[in-house]
Amino acid sequence: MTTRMDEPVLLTGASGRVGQAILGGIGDDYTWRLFDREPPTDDPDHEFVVADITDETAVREAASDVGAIVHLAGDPRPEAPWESVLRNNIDGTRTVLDAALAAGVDRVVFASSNHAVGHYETDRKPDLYRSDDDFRLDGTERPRPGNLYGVSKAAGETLGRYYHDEHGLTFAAVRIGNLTAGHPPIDYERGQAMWLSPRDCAHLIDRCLSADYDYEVVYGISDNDRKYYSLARAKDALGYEPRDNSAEWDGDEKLSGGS
Ligand SMILES: NC(=O)C1=CN([C@@H]2O[C@H](COP(=O)(O)OP(=O)(O)OC[C@H]3O[C@@H](n4cnc5c(N)ncnc54)[C@H](O)[C@@H]3O)[C@@H](O)[C@H]2O)C=CC1
Ligand SMILES: O=C1O[C@H](COP(=O)(O)O)[C@@H](O)[C@H](O)[C@H]1O
Repeated sequence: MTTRMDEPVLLTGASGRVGQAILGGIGDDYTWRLFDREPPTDDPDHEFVVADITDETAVREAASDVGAIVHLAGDPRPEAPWESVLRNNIDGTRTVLDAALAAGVDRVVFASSNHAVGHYETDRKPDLYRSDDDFRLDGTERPRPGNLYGVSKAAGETLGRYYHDEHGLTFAAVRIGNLTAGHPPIDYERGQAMWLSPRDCAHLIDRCLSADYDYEVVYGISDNDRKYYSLARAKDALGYEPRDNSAEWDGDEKLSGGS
């Protein structure tokens, strides 16, 4: 086992699609403390805390002796109602950042989303989904959420900015495209453009845990022929080297996100 950090990494939302992709790729490279409100279905390979991300005491205890936090837990539905994103996503992220501060944890990696910038697509689709279109978002643009879920992700990025500027926390927000079993669908141009393969996802999170940076907002997609998110910042600041491309995906379920 290659442990690149002396202390464990707290992974919230560990049982979901993204969490499983991370563990599938770099599960052996760190000591993990998994955190999810749903109990594991099988015997977990790592320490597992069953609790809700809005439970401040539980989150503080879980963060007490870790070296970094990868924060995925939240309501991932683009159509999620305000009550849910306010509680699970916005206040959940503040709870995680407060816990990091209280425990002296230096680094938080946050699962942001393409939906934080969804309205940049509005006037440009479907052209921007095509490989001959050179429009790119690079992470320096202001958020333009496409829904309340996207608002909650933009709020998470802003919370991270505040905790960085006010308290010196190292923070990376990864605007994840789409990591879903069965993706990228061949006939869905947008899905092709924003595909993130599980192994590229694990590698990108590894870079977020290992690289030297202060505050970053990067896009989390594979090196797809179709793309409207720039990978430049993830490559330059974090050393991201994606290996997959939706145009070359052959339907391999392992690459696409599992069964
Ligand atoms: N899968 C994707 O394509 C994308 C995912 N994301 C973000 O990545 C993160 C993970 O998403 P997925 O793995 O796809 O979702 P998922 O629904 O597969 O997994 C989310 C996990 O978080 C847990 N969870 C949810 N609310 C919780 C709470 N209040 N307390 C504790 N645990 C809670 C769930 O039990 C679940 O295991 C989310 O924040 C989502 O918004 C962002 C962009 C794209
Ligand atoms: O943030 C997210 O984005 C993905 C992709 O969005 P979609 O509009 O193409 O479905 C979504 O599948 C995922 O649930 C969500 O968390």
